[in-house]
Amino acid sequence: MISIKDLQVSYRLGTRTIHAVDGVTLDIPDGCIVGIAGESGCGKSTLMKAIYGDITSPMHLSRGSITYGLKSAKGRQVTAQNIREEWFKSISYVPQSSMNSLNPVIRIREQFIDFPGTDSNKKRVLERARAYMGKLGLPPEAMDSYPHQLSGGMRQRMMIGLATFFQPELIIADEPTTALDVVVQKDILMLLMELQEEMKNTILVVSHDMGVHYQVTHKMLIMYAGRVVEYGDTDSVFSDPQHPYTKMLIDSLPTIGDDSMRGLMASAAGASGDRAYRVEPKLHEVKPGHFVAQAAAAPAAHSVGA
Ligand SMILES: Nc1ncnc2c1ncn2[C@@H]1O[C@H](COP(=O)(O)OP(=O)(O)OP(=O)(O)O)[C@@H](O)[C@H]1O
Repeated sequence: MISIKDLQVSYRLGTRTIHAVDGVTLDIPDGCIVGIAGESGCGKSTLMKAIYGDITSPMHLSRGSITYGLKSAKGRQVTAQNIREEWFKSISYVPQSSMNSLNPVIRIREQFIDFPGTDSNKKRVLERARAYMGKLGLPPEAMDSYPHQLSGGMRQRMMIGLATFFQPELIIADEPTTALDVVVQKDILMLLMELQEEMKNTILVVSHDMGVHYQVTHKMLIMYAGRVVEYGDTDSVFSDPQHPYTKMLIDSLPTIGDDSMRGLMASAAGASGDRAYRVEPKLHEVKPGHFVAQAAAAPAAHSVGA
């Protein structure tokens, strides 16, 4: 389990400081897919980077803590201090536009061998990697290609392969399907779901597409202006959204008989339009496992601080 307590992550810009994540308290259980949605700039990537331990200037952790219920292969407790040593071992990150992160002038097999965590027996690593990539639906020769020789979908599959090769307990996928066509998007998401079912690890998926969240995730985290407005089981959040912002995101999805297709790719980007919400950092449990920010809590709710 990952336990986040009163987390504030900020960017220093000259004399100005932006609190991109502001007072987030959250428990993420093991073995589930958690979807993160919210409009552009609400702090999703910043929260993901903080969880991944990728905190570099001008970003800094100004308050709060993250504890990881993760152990390294050697049985050492993973902490915010040593997490970098676990990158691509017990924790992986598939960044935005990750399919463009492959070095264009180096064959994929070489990039794989140089990957952090691969053992020194290159032949053995390559054999295992080829077998694994085959399992992910990539032809054997894909490993011998240069990135530009593969389609966007194949490159993204390759990135997901690299991120999952060591069976990390936690995978963070920041908009893993952006820039892919709808059919390939579906394939990639299905792949992530299958891998999660097999590995029983935790996957955090950032997406603007509420349809993706509905199909893929077990839990939903809705963010607004650096804060969590709602968090709970996906079924509960979609069937009984509590916060007006969550309601509006879900309303943008098409319903049966809605032929306008307005929400087919329901985008959370800028979805709040002219409306602005004031979100309190404290969450209330409105029903078991379903939390909502104070301003929109039902009167009978009891405060648990998430
Ligand atoms: N390197 C940076 N320097 C300064 N400010 C930043 C930096 N990265 C992000 N921010 C600011 O932090 C806030 C949150 O950004 P973040 O990228 O986390 O949002 P996001 O929800 O992931 O957005 P998107 O959906 O567009 O990726 C925004 O106001 C953004 O401008």
